[in-house]
Amino acid sequence: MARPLAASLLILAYLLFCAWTAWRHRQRSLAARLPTLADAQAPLLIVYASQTGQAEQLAQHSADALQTAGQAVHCCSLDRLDLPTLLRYPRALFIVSTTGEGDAPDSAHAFLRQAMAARAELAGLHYALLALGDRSYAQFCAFGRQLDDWLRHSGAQALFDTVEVDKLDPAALRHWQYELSALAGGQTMADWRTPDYQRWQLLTRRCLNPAGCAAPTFHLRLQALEDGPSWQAGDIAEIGPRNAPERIGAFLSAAGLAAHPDWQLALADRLLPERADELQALRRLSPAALRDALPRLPHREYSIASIPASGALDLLVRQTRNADGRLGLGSGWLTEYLPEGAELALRIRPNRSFQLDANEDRPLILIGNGTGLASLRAHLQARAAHGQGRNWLIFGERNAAHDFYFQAELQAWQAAGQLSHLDAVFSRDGGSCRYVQHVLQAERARLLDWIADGAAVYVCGSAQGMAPAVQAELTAALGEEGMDALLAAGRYRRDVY
Ligand SMILES: Cc1cc2nc3c(=O)[nH]c(=O)nc-3n(C[C@H](O)[C@H](O)[C@H](O)COP(=O)(O)O)c2cc1C
Repeated sequence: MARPLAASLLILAYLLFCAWTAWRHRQRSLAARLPTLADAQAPLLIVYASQTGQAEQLAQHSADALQTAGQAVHCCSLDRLDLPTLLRYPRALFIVSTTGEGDAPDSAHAFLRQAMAARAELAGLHYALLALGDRSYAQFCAFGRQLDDWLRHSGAQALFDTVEVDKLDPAALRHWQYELSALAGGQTMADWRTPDYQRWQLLTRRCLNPAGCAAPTFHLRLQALEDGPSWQAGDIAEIGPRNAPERIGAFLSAAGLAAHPDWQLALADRLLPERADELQALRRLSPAALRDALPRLPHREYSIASIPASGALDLLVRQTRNADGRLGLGSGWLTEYLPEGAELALRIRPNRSFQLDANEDRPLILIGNGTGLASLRAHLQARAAHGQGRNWLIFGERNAAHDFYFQAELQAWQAAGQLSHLDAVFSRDGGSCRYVQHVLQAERARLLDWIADGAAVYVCGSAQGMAPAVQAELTAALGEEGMDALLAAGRYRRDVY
């Protein structure tokens, strides 16, 4: 009796062991195939493909900046990467150049041949891409674009739109850095290269939704105090923010220094709490030496909401608050502390991928939510100035009663034939059509008509939620091939954040 029992127990133990091994194997392969964003502590992979060293150097800068912000990173050249390794990371940044006549750098060839030869299974990978190139070559950023295509078609999700860099353009690199700081949870990162700001003045500031449930949103009008700066619809204003007085006061009292105008001035545009560990050393410095010792605050970016012919540079700024309740660095400065009539530092960044083509006669479908309306309004002003009235605006916000920014102006354009269709939808007012993508769904026949007529689609606003939902709806209407064709013809443009 004892021997059959022992044998049965042995068999049972063996079966249990087999089941456990199979379960472990499945868990491991699932973990390898399905990386998740949930673990923010997971190291971020930075991959570079460089021919003459610039992409490699920028990869190193990016790695240093993210590490300083507390984000663990692993950095490697593309020739050290294979598909199984890539699959182990939930997030990856690619920094790649183009060489020859639209060719990939040598270090990319093995990956091109082995991994990129076919569509891969990359659902679950979130990526961002910095493509280096030179517009004087016929195939600008060709390898970056090829890599982006492959990642997208393999199901990987872009964390933000690809940043294409012409001849190491400092503005494009600052934009990349701006995106990195958002990726690191909005950590303050000093600019690698400080912009050459120009002197501007705040003319007026008006809250557009004083009683609404959305965060206060302001219309600011600015004017240049020096000659020169001009811009096109679609461009970005980079603002050199300053510290709020309360922030300086808190820092000075923590440092054991009496609040003094000289110190206030020295610290106005410099980094503060992040350097708290250096308080002891800073206490011995004079205001001027302190100013030199601290890096500048990073810039903040806002879409420009007007064209130069309107007589002012308009911004639409939503006031944001950090988790601790303090006002956001840039929006707090612009919406609360900067007095009307005061001076500010501003630089214009041409945003070529969101500008209109010169004298573009084609119909335009403009889609945006919240402050994304800013650059769409600039486009509408430019179109009105050129007498081009085939425009369709789809705008989304929370409440019609409070958040229909520029309502009178938009309706006047519509009445004057400058805006063929104005679809404003509001998510908190009930009804079935609550978000911009619902309009695309409800108006699919019109969408297809406009696209067949050569319309271009411009999308501006939230990168989370709105932009992917709009893209999904466009893809449902046009099919994957239709979307690829729209993209290739430069008729699908996005400026999402
Ligand atoms: C020989 C040569 C060929 C290039 N060909 C292209 C090209 O076809 N398209 C492009 O956008 N840039 C081209 N570039 C520009 C590079 O992509 C750009 O200078 C980049 O910053 C170089 O980065 P790297 O040092 O990491 O390779 C070329 C540069 C060189 C030196």
